[in-house]
Amino acid sequence: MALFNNLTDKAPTNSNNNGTKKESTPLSSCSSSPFPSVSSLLHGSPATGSQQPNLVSNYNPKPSTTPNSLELPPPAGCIPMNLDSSGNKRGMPWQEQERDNKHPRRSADTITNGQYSTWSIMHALSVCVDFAHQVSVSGGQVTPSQSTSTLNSQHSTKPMDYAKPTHQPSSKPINTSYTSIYNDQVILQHRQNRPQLKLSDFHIMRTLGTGSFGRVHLIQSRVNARHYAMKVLKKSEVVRLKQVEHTNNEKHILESVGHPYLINCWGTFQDDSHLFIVSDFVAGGELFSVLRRSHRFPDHVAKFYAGEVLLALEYLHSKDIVYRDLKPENLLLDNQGHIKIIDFGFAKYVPDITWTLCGTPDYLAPEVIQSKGYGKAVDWWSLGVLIYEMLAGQPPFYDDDHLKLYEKILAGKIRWPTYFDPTAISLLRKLLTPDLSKRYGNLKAGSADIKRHPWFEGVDFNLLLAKQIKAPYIPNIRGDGDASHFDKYPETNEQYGCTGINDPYRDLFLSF
Ligand SMILES: Nc1ncnc2c1ncn2[C@@H]1O[C@H](COP(=O)(O)OP(=O)(O)OP(=O)(O)O)[C@@H](O)[C@H]1O
Repeated sequence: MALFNNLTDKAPTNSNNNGTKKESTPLSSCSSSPFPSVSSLLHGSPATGSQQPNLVSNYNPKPSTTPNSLELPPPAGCIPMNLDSSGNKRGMPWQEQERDNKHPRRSADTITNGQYSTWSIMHALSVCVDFAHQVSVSGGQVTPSQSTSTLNSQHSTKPMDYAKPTHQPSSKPINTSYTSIYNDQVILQHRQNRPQLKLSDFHIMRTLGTGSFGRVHLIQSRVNARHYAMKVLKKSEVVRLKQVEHTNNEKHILESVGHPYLINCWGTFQDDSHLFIVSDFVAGGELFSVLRRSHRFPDHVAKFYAGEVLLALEYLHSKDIVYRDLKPENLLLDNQGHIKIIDFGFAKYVPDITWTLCGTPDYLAPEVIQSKGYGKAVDWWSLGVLIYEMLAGQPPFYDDDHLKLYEKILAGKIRWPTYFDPTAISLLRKLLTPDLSKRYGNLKAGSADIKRHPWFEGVDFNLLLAKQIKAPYIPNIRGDGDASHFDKYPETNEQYGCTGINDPYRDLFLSF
């Protein structure tokens, strides 16, 4: 229970002025269940007073007093948001951009048994949603964009070289059979020959991040001196939070995938109290941090990241894996600025449909909220939310109150900023549709519909897959193990490595 006690470091930079974590409640301070009862969702929890229902995490709209919110320089490769495509000033410069505390880092959560179905709560609230109507109201003002930057845009001065029209729009048919353009067998075979890792192989260093279910450390190998990331999950918390199946899923899926834009897992092991997952250390930090600092991305920058995410989702879906937790917090940038998707805690092998209500509220597809059976299409909805958030700086649906947020998602009314490119709006309408028979990615042509949409015109997905397209922002990494792109977190003096004492949960995690 001391996972988050005995703090030895300063408060995390993502804390509010009370020093409390904004995005999630530390596990050690949770009461018996992290999930609200139906009545607390409806009426507010007597124990928490005026707090918002905390199905997953709360937005904290308080202004930042974060001491170092301005410390990091603007990402070298992104266009400062105060400049338009001609270099004219149009707003706050990077350096003056406060961290956006209206949209702090979000945590994911799950309700495994469906008993707190939000849809039933919606019914209890007499919120009736007419889906035929939704589609017709999901409009809004569409004004031709002032900023028409695309991959072929004029944003070609350094460091946006990747935006130069070096690649002609592909006239080749887009390959929908993922296995024919990418073969992961070499990686997977190589992985089978790896030696079993153990805790003593590593020197444990600072915390890189914390989540709902664990903590991630920077570690250094005593064998080859290289740095890695190690996710540590406390077994008793995993059990208490009913994440046993999800945690085993995470391990198995991480071990069964190999893709340029997915985190590479090196192995797992356990002691009496903890589970450990060792993966590559991805040094460039979270896309979330870059996005909040830049407020929003130009069209072509969003397109680059969206394209890489699309390729990763396409790969996962080709293996019948649904990811279920897409958000900028789970997208790290490698040394070259390319995406790595992390956190497979909710990824699941789903050849057909599944039912678990889980994910991150802003990114939940309507069919998840409704407790309908759902499938891979939820990831395409989330891609739509991600693209919107990258372009607008905020998700299409948000509310501090999660019930209201879910109402908004179900109502489907989206505001389209005037600076959105019309082709972006067109694609987003096709992703953010509750109608599964119309949602792009979920139709007969699969992800090819998204790839050949005009918003992606000019993107050669084969070059993108081969990492042949230069990233818009290349993080400044000062050597292996440089963790300066990550916020500081309070450290723990939790003891790792105890074995042979008492482990009531070993049978639950036999594969670790
Ligand atoms: N391989 C990695 N390299 C560098 N940092 C990492 C790595 N994996 C995770 N992190 C950092 O640790 C944080 C938490 O990791 P992760 O999302 O896997 O934990 P979690 O407990 O599942 O979180 P959540 O509550 O969002 O589900 C990440 O947001 C990221 O900042």
